[in-house]
Amino acid sequence: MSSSCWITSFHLVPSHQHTFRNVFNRNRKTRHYSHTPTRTTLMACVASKEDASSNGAGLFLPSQDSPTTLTRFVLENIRSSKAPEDIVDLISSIQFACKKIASLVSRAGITNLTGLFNEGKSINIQGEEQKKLDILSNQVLKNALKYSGKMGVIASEEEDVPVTVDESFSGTYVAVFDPLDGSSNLDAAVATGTIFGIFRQEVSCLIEDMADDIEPSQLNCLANTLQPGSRLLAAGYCMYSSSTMMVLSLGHGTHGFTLDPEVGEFVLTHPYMKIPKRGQIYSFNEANYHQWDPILQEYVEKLKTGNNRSGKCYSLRYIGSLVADVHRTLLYGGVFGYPRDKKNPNGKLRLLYECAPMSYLIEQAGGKATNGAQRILDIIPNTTHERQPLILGSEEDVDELMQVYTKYSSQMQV
Ligand SMILES: O=P(O)(O)OC[C@H]1O[C@](O)(COP(=O)(O)O)[C@@H](O)[C@@H]1O
Repeated sequence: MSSSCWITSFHLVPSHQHTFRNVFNRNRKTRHYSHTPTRTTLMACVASKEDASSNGAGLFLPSQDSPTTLTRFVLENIRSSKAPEDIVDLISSIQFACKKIASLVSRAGITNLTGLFNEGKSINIQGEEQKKLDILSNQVLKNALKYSGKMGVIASEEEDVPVTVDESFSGTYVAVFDPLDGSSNLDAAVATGTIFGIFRQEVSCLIEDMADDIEPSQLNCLANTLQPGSRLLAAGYCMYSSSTMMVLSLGHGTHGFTLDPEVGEFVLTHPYMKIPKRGQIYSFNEANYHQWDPILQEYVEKLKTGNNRSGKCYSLRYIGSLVADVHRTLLYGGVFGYPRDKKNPNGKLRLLYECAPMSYLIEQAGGKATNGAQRILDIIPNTTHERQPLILGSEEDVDELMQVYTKYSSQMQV
């Protein structure tokens, strides 16, 4: 094969012929192939390059050989002092737990891990029947965080009250999490996820003026978990779906990592995710339509009819798993919401470990998140399992809804 089949730069992964085609087209000026290159052509190319380079070391495939793993990403952030040193241990323990939960979820049907825990007799503080995997994923995350040696307090959807990590392992960070969000969809193999947030422990161990019936340590835990989302050091979710994805922010943008099952590592695939300024998808549980404020009904009607600022008719997408609905909104734009309604006057989603971490990620990606009156990240929780209405998504979509709400509330005051 003559030297003319040189190509300046490319990713050469046999199954990614289309990648070759893109690179090939881009470099058309360097070569004038007229048909889709076959694997043989590619390997012939490689062979000739190797001979030419006569170093015998073979072609260096940059993207394959030095992928940016999640750990490397976190270490680089620490090196460039964009994150505190301890964050690497915290994120390492969380990524280990998520890999474990991903495997438990993907094999749930085979390992009899579908269905309710304790025949449905186990109810969490929110009155929800706990699934077997709610309990298991909660334990997996708690253990992983405990052994990071950095954790002081843990608050979970599946724990009635925040818990301290025992002395020998305790540190100065607070983790809040929903170990398996959307678990009501699990048995139908619909996407689920883990949501987490990391705060620094703010108050010292004992509080002087203790309330009579609360243990000092409990009061301390409580105080440390009731922090506004604006104080998050890191937040993220791991989605268990057709691929397992971790989306994370350490306060410098939102980044997506895909779990490569071949090497068992989260690899950076979506650096600096930016939510589109405006989308064309709305995502609400419309079964609650008749329970909504008339203002929201009017807004959604306008999205459907195209009688909105974009003049476009929106599509409806609703999976009923917060992680999956937010992930799609982050990538495609538009607006997702679980608003207040007559049934749920404070909405359904929990501020501390659902609304706040998701709002942090959306804002870091250029979007907005509100409860209809206030920026979610400014709200100071009163209780660990407090619920808040949540509307998040593309800046222009959330702005348009906020203007409708403001107009409405000013009319109500007249
Ligand atoms: O079925 P509904 O009322 O639309 O609620 C769906 C919402 O409830 C949730 O399933 C609640 O989460 P949990 O499964 O963690 O309790 C969210 O994932 C989802 O956004």
